[in-house]
Amino acid sequence: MYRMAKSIVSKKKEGKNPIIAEIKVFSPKHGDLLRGRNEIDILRIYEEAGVAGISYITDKRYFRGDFNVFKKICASTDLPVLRKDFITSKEEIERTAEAEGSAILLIGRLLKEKTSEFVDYALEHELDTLVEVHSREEMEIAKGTNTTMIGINNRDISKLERDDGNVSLTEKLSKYLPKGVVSVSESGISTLEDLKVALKYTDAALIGTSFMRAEDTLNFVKSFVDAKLY
Ligand SMILES: O=C(O)c1ccccc1NCC(=O)[C@H](O)[C@H](O)COP(=O)(O)O
Repeated sequence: MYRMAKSIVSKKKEGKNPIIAEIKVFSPKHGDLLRGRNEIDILRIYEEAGVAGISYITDKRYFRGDFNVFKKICASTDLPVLRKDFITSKEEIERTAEAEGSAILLIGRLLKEKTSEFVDYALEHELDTLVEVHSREEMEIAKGTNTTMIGINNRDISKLERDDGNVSLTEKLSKYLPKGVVSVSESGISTLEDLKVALKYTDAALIGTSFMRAEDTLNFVKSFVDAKLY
């Protein structure tokens, strides 16, 4: 376990809800999410709200991310930062570690039989690995690796966010999660009711769009971190 997984575990011990908050600049469905703010402004709000970690998408094509912004975020915070992208080369793992990222997304559906090798390579670079699953088959791929974290993506990434995502997928797939791995429910979480379901079945929730679209971001995010769900 490295920094991201440890931060989730310690938030839980503190009695706070472990949230990975995404600095998301663009959504294929909703368009621009920054609305004139910059990424570091959002980072400071997330820090103040007490989140467990930060996520940033570096993919340019669909999500308008920028690797230099990722580097800047990593250099500007003590929180662990997850890099989300469609990683298919080991050089990208090296770049993520060099940028002082703390965790990297690895998609089993994309990497297939190479998933395990990529996980081990990232772990050698002291990165937590978030292996993402959206089906039972993908869960089996993830379980065949040494990953420190498994993410259940409530959306089907191949639909590029044209689907709304349903947290009921977390409930459905969580029964196949292995012991000893930090689990995350990702995407489509926009209400405290969604969060309640997500955290009933996994250790942490990864949230982007609803935080970025909130009118009062600080109080909205805080309400997720501090909510007494049970
Ligand atoms: O999840 C992926 O496979 C992925 C890979 C590369 C770029 C983006 C990807 N997914 C989108 C997201 O990461 C979501 O923005 C994130 O899970 C937050 O979801 P939401 O709260 O619904 O914005």
